[in-house]
Amino acid sequence: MRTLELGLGFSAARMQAFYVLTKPRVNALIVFCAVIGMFLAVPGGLPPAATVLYATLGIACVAGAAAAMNCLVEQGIDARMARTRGRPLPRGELASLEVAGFATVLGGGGLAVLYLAVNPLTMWLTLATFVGYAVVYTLLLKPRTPQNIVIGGASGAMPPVLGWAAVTGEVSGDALLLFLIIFAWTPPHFWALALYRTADYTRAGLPMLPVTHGPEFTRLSVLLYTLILFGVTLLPFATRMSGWPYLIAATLLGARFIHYAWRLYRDYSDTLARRTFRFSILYLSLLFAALLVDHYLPG
Ligand code: HEM
Ligand SMILES: CC(C)=CCC/C(C)=C/CC/C(C)=C/COP(=O)(O)OP(=O)(O)O
Repeated sequence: MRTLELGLGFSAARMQAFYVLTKPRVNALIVFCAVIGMFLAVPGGLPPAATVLYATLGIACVAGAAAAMNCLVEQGIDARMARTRGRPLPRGELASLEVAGFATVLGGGGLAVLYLAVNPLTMWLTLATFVGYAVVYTLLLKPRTPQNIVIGGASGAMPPVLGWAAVTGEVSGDALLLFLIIFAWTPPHFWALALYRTADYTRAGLPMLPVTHGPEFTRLSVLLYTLILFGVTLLPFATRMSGWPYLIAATLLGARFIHYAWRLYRDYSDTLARRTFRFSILYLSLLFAALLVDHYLPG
């Protein structure tokens, strides 16, 4: 295919490479959870459209910048793993300096939108989330401890809190419940993948749980965190933040996730681990969709 040269070194292929750096599929779900936080923050009504628009744009830009920074810092590691060696930096499609510039402009722009068009609290919380992922998780925890994703998961769990803060200007107990759900979800989400990608992580020298503690302990950990997750997902109903429709959805989805985790524990295969990982994404998407639907159902 002929690339469209636009001058200044921009081409369709390079634009595509910058887009890939922002990990668009992961961030689509992150932004989805933030948007749901915005809607849940308003009892029985709709949040202002301009706030939703600007907050979504700002959070998406900062999340994209965080992903690009992660790709920049980890280009050496990414080159050693089969799953990530096709990324733009290891392939030499982009230079480090360009990526640093891209992340700075994207992240700075996102923060400016949040500060000017949403509110300062949301900007500061989003900045803290960026630092949590790009610095604390990527630089400090990931190369050091198998608890990296448990602690680092705190920044991945922030989006609904950011959405809530954008609309209300504060962080409430309900927003913290949404945080807890993603926080408890992250370990089974990631360790399911790490189980069938252990060779990658060993080669890259990263101390992920299956590398340091073996597959059996990791499978047990997936099962235990999935049970904790199930308990946590009951809290919105217990606190009357959500009603019966949510409870039914959370129970059905939770039962399915526990079933996956149980089978993974008892009768492991890479195929099952891959399916469990894929299900974890569907699970979180549907659970948050259920929170939203429940919020607007009459009664
Ligand atoms: C520290 C926390 C997390 C870790 C370590 C983690 C790890 C991963 C990894 C390694 C992948 C595979 C990516 C790839 O192959 O390109 C992945 C995929 C994914 N993650 Fe996570 N994740 C975390 C948090 C989250 C959060 C908070 C969300 C959303 C709320 C999320 C949503 C997704 C989605 C949607 C995918 C699938 C991407 C695709 O289909 O290409 N993750 N995650
Ligand atoms: C709103 C905002 C600033 C959000 C930032 C937080 C954020 C982007 C969390 C996503 C978590 C994520 C992409 C983990 C991938 O793990 P990894 O980096 O270990 O995966 P990899 O091996 O694929 O690079």
